Amino acid sequence: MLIHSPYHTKFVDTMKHKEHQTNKVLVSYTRKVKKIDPVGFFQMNRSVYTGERFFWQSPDDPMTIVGIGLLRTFLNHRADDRFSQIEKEWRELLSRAVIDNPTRTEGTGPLLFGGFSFDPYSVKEEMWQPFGDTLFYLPEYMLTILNEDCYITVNQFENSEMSRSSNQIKKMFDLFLKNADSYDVQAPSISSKEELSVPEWLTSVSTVINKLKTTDTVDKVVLARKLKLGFSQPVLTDYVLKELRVQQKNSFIFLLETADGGFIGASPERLVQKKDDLVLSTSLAGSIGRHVEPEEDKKLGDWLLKDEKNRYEHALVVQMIRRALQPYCKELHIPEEPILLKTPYIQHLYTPVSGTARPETSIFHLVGELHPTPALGGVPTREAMKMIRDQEKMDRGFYAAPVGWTDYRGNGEFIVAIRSGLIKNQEAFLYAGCGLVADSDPEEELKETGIKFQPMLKAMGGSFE
Ligand SMILES: C=C(O[C@H]1C=CC=C(C(=O)O)[C@@H]1O)C(=O)O
Ligand SMILES: [Mg+2]
Repeated sequence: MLIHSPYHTKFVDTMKHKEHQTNKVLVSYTRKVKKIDPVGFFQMNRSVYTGERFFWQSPDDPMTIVGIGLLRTFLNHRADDRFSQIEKEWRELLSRAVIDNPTRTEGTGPLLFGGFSFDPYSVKEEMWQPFGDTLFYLPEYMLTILNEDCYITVNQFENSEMSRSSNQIKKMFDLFLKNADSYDVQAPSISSKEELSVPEWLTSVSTVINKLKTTDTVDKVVLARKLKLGFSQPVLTDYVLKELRVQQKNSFIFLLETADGGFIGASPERLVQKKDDLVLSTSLAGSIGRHVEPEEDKKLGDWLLKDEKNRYEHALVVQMIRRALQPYCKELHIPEEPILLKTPYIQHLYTPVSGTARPETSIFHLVGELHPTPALGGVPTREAMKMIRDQEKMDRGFYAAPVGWTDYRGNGEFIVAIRSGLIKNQEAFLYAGCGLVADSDPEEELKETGIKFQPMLKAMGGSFE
């Protein structure tokens, strides 16, 4: 593992402290337990664990995973082979692990949660430094909820005070579970809201559209922009998380904490799910707003389903996912026509993709093949990424990048981290992008990205006019 740390935060110190334990044997103990409130679990011993937590919830609540305490952090900067690198480190650790998990449930036992930067070749902004290009957490304590069933996993490195006996670990978590009640935290109060360089962004959008119109080297480019919020006090991730869970039920809710905040969002877009050899992916691209009147809302959706520009924007994503997955799947099922996926502020063209993976295909490998899809990057990928680097004039960090989890059995799920923001003390940076094709109109795209800021803004107590 590689740590470059020009920044001396508590977070990095914590990681170094844990680092000497890398050669030790991982001991993991999982049991089914009585029902536990996931937010209560997340908030347990908050003064100790803030900055060392993660939260994951897939839509409609069938799967929730909450981790507190960092047993080990996997942090990497600028690795060309970052997807295979993390897999190698993970497998090495697991090859020496002692795992006591009588359940067959995915998402239990030793598990990594984290993600990757959007573009390891972008110029890093200071605020994204602690994330590197790969950041994964192995938690000390983890709650998994699948349907109504709850499981607790405790991970420790074997040391002189602790034997491999599961009794001892069990005692630890019995003690730990005594006070798993959620409590309310203070709502953040927004003191400033600044859309960063809108005129400059519109110029970039026009430049890209012009290029799309006049050359045949590039067909689609996704450009994003940033909104900066200031608050009168440090923002508590607990609050934003609770709001997103209530407001964005059709989306994947994720939070990866750091010492001074965290990366959080509610993404409707799965990149890949792997359960045994079943693979799911999603093409989600092409957008229109919502209307309060059901009839008008339906009209908007019907328009979107027929609109040529949006259908093209969408079709390029389907095409790329098909090409990326075909070599790794025995079967691949992709419907001919997209359907609509509606979240509270926006509706999208949506094509679900399913397949059966060939043996030896790992989830990290699939993530590496799929990222970035043209819902976040463009077509062809290389040219689009170059244009994003030249025209966007910001570092996306983990925005629009793969974020998710994998368990020790190789199951897992990654989303593309859109509708997201980085919380850093009394500031938050929200991100939103749009797929540009030759027929795009800059003002319409500005409006579309405005809508895409809404879920995070609303969860932070604001709105977008
Ligand atoms: C890049 C984003 O959305 C993508 C996902 C769905 C629809 C999109 C669109 O219609 O442009 C984008 O490709 C974002 O929300 O920041
Ligand atoms: Mg669009």
